[in-house]
Amino acid sequence: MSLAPSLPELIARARADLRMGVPVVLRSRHGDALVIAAEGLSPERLADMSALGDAVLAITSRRAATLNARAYDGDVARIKLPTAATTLWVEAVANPADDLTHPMKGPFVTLRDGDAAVHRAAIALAKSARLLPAAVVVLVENATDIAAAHGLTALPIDRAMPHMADLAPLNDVIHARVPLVASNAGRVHVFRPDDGGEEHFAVEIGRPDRSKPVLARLHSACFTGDLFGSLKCDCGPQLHAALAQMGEEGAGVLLYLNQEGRGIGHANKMRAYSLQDQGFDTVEANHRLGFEDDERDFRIGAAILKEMGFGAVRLMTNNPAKIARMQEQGIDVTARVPLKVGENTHNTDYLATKAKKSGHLL
Ligand SMILES: Nc1nc2c(ncn2[C@@H]2O[C@H](COP(=O)(O)OP(=O)(O)OP(=O)(O)O)[C@@H](O)[C@H]2O)c(=O)[nH]1
Ligand SMILES: [Zn+2]
Repeated sequence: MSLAPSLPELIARARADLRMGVPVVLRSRHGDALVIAAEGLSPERLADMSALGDAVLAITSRRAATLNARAYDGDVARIKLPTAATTLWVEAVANPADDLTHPMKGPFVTLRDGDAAVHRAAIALAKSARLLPAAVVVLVENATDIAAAHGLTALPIDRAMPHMADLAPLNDVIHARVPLVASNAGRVHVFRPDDGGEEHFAVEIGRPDRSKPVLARLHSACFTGDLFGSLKCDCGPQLHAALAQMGEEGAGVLLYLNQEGRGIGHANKMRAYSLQDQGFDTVEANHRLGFEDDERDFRIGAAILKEMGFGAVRLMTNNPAKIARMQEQGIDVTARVPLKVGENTHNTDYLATKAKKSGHLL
């Protein structure tokens, strides 16, 4: 029978449940757990979860470093919930918004024994749901009964996590002609991943010759810069300058990758902006939230280029990491085309930090 959800479909379901604040059951060979995202946790659900066993807050080692909490599990730390912990406590550990005004006192009791596989999976799911990377985890014996009794999604993580690490196949759903300011000969393609993740777009200008390196731009979505004209970054001007240059040359391809905020999502990018108003730079803000500097998966961009028949590109970028990621994925970057536009008084520090910490070329 093919009616039951496949593993990638179960992952998508678990991700959606966590985003809604619904708990999921994660099963592993080391034991099973009930898991709920820290973000949006209700007092009732925290109480019901805590009644089933000792609750732990799983956070990333990046967030743990800010809190001066020990992380014994490499990239993950398991913090024991104090008996009287409320949702406000969980929120304060997971979310750095009030770190400066109400510093968390600790000391935090971090678990060292036992296995952290379900905790790591919980954080990976929270990240892919574009939530704060933190989840409340309670190890349980009777996971199957709990899932059945409450209609919860149960995910076997030993088999599911490799799927999460794999790049989901991308389907070219539809493409249609869209005349653009930059070129009358515009064509927009919609790519939909098999895993229920966000759709990505490709804007093809003219009819680029597939046997030659194509002028290409991998643009990461930035709703503030692309749509609202935010001056905090250079994304909007870069988007329009790239399309304009492709229009002038009569051919090119711009991928519009839905990797908002370097892959951390809309809400988390706004949280990062709020931290930047407290004096942290773009990289420090990501770390305080518990993210790496850059959480984007550039395999998506490479896969779309290949799907469209492009094997070699003249890449419009100032980011050497993007060039390296493309080469690793078998896309030949024959030239880098600098894209230096949109500098203003509000983004000079942002651009300087990217040059200093992320190796962007000036
Ligand atoms: N997390 C986070 N993301 C940001 C911030 N400012 C912009 N972004 C996101 O960063 C992405 C653009 O990344 P950039 O580093 O400017 O550009 P790049 O694409 O790596 O490099 P270029 O090809 O040279 O433009 C978009 O997804 C933006 O939403 C910020 O302060 N924090
Ligand atoms: Zn931007």
